[in-house]
Amino acid sequence: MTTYRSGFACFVGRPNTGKSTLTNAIVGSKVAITSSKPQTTRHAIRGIVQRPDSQLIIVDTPGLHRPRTLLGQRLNDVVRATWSEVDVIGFCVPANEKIGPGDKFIAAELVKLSRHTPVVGVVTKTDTASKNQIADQLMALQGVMEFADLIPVSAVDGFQVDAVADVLVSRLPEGPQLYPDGELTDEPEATLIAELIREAALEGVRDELPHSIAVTVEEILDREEREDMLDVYANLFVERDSQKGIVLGHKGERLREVGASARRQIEALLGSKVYLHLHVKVAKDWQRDPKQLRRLGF
Ligand SMILES: Nc1nc2c(ncn2[C@@H]2O[C@H](COP(=O)(O)OP(=O)(O)OP(=O)(O)O)[C@@H](O)[C@H]2O)c(=O)[nH]1
Repeated sequence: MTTYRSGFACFVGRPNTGKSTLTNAIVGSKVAITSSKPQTTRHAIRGIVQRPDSQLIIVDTPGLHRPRTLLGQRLNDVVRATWSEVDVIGFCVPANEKIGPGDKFIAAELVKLSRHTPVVGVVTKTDTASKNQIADQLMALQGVMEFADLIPVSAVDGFQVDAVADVLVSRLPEGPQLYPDGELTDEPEATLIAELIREAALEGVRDELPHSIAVTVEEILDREEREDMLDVYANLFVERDSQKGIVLGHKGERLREVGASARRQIEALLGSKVYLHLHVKVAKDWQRDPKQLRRLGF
């Protein structure tokens, strides 16, 4: 009889090392938010990999970084809290970038944890490097700390995606299924919806407002006269009046496009027609104000 294993895993690494993309590839459904710019994953969103002999729950964390604002400090606290709660950690380093001080900064934290929690070295984005470069990167990574396992993967061309899941599962404790069948994420719907709107709003203006947008979902209501329609009320917060103009666009055209794009994704998520009521508000310097941060869910 095979033993059933269940538990939690997370991927850590510098921003932009492919953690969210790998999580999505393993889970096979879009639950975490990916972006070409760093530090967009603000919530520990879990994807669940359900297999006959195991249940692997992946917690996606933001990248650890040197904090400059209160939000930065909070993000690092979230990262550390997550690390100490999981059963196995995947440390992601891309195949096409030299291992640098940022990676070593993270490795120093992981060494402390590795006495209790197995750490797997993951060389990501192998599609961007030659076989030799990948081999060199695996060697270099091995020099940084001692790993429970070491594995190369590409989330883009699918190379070894299942193998990464196998390795993580092999490090989980024996235990029963923790979540019921068919459940992909235990994040409240409102959080996922807020992330989808935020992602749509950042599309095309990431360089101008990378960290200045926050989204709250105020209400999700069934429409009385129509069973197949939900009304979603959301607020999009920017830090300054000047940013409001960027988000709105000429005569509000940009905001309408953002709303349409987010609505399509929310409809796919909820399996229902959605009317999205999206309002732009200015919350002055919300990243630096503890009260505002709490209100915005940080
Ligand atoms: N070529 C290639 N690109 C990848 C791969 N995985 C991720 N990327 C790209 O790398 C960038 C960063 O990927 P993310 O998954 O957002 O990285 P992350 O580590 O979660 O980033 P943060 O949320 O900022 O910590 C995106 O532009 C991805 O498309 C891969 O396997 N191959």
